[in-house]
Amino acid sequence: MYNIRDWRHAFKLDPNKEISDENLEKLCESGTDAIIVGGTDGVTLEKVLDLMARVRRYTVPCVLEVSNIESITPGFDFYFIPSVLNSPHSKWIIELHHEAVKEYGDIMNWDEILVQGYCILNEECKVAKLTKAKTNLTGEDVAAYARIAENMLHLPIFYLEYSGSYGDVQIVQEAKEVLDNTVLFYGGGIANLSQAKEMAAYADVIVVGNAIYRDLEKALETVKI
Ligand SMILES: CC(C)=CCC/C(C)=C/CC/C(C)=C/CC/C(C)=C/CC/C(C)=C/CC/C(C)=C/CC/C(C)=C/COP(=O)(O)OP(=O)(O)O
Ligand SMILES: O=P(O)(O)OC[C@@H](O)CO
Ligand SMILES: [Mg+2]
Repeated sequence: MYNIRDWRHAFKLDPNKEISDENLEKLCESGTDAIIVGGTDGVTLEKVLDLMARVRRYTVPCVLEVSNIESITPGFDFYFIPSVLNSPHSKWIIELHHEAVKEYGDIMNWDEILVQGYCILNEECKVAKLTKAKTNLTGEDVAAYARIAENMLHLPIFYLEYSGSYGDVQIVQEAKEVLDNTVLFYGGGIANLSQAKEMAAYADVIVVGNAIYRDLEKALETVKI
């Protein structure tokens, strides 16, 4: 499954959180379409390398969602690059990216790099605070960001991020309705199969993060969407 258009489900592992070998095996062998390695804070090269090496024991595609330049390393199948469309600060939209491409441009394999247009909607989450994202958005606002992602920026991924809280299904539906080519990712607060199914009715790919660390067995059930 090396084409994101074929994906329906991904687990997001936070390098800043502990996971046992036994639990990691369950996740990697669960039937999920990908393991995404990413988090907002405490993401170091050492922790990313450790998690990558452990996930690499399995055949599941392994993606680094880049959150800082210092922790980028070769060895992943894909690199997801967030650009926070609803941040008022160019740093999180384009500037860090410019810095990184200046450093790595000569060795970058663009076929492995997929830019994600992020729209962050939970004002309490760490990434909203970090990027000062404007989270007070209507469905119409979100659909406009989705249209920009697809038709103006031609991004492969539009990511509705409710990290830490379960989102508004109506908003996910409104975003999906305006997208034809860009793949819609939804992440946030999915803790069980029924929530996974509800979001997967509109999102192309659902991402399950925190539930892994709270109730692994319930998190594993979400692959059955
Ligand atoms: C050497 C080598 C192999 C090079 C490969 C080439 C390569 C991949 C080059 C990279 C090029 C590039 C353009 C990099 C971008 C650099 C960069 C730092 C961009 C900024 C990204 C960004 C906007 C970060 C902000 C934070 C963010 C959006 C993180 C995404 C993950 C996320 C939202 C996690 C959720 O947070 P979490 O910690 O789980 O929150 P909770 O604790 O509340 O759950
Ligand atoms: O951790 P949760 O709330 O599941 O969110 C998943 C992912 O969207 C976080 O970036
Ligand atoms: Mg998390």
